[in-house]
Amino acid sequence: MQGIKIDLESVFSELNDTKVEWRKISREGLDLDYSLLFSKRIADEIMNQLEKEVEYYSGDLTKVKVFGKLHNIPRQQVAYGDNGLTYRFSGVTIPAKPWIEPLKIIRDLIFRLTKVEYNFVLVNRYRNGSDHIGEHRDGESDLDARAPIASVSLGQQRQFILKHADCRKKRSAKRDIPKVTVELQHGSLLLMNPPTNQFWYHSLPPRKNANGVRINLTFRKIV
Ligand SMILES: O=C(O)CCC(=O)C(=O)O
Ligand SMILES: [Fe+2]
Repeated sequence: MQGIKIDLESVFSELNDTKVEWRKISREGLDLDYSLLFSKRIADEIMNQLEKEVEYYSGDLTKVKVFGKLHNIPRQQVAYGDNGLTYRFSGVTIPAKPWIEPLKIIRDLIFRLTKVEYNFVLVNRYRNGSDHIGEHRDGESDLDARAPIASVSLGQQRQFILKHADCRKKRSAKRDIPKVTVELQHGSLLLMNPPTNQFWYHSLPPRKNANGVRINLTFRKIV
């Protein structure tokens, strides 16, 4: 079948700002905005196009360093961004590839909603329900602390779990702050606003019964 090209104008016209409905999720030190931004039709088109055009890292860039040892990451990953940008993640430095059209389109659309000029996007691809990302905060030192991280989800719906730094581990919990679970739907946008990343850890745990492919894009502003 001939691939469907995403037409920027048609995406924008379906998304005149007044129609975007946000759900605010707030807790102590946590501030999220969630929206089911794309219709199924548009989300399917974006997903198809990303599946064709995104080229994931191979070799050493598929590994992370944990306590000095390299491990395979349990998902596929690649970064795109402005010329020369790199991003440090779990002991490896990730060079950004030059922007490709579908990622530029989404970047520009999110700019219209947030007025943030994102210069970098990390693409994570979860091949099945076993692929996951462990509890972490996003590397504050390289990131503009005032800009939200904008997370676009496509494909298999998965649970995104946030835990406050004071009660990550049950045994050593200093306080009793319930975790927050967000269902990340196909075509959704989640804004993680400051100071969320300072106080809350997030993860996407394995889900054996959610076995389809999922692509996540986290747009970031690197300084
Ligand atoms: O896949 C997701 O929804 C989250 C990815 C993430 O947390 C990250 O790349 O830092
Ligand atoms: Fe993250």
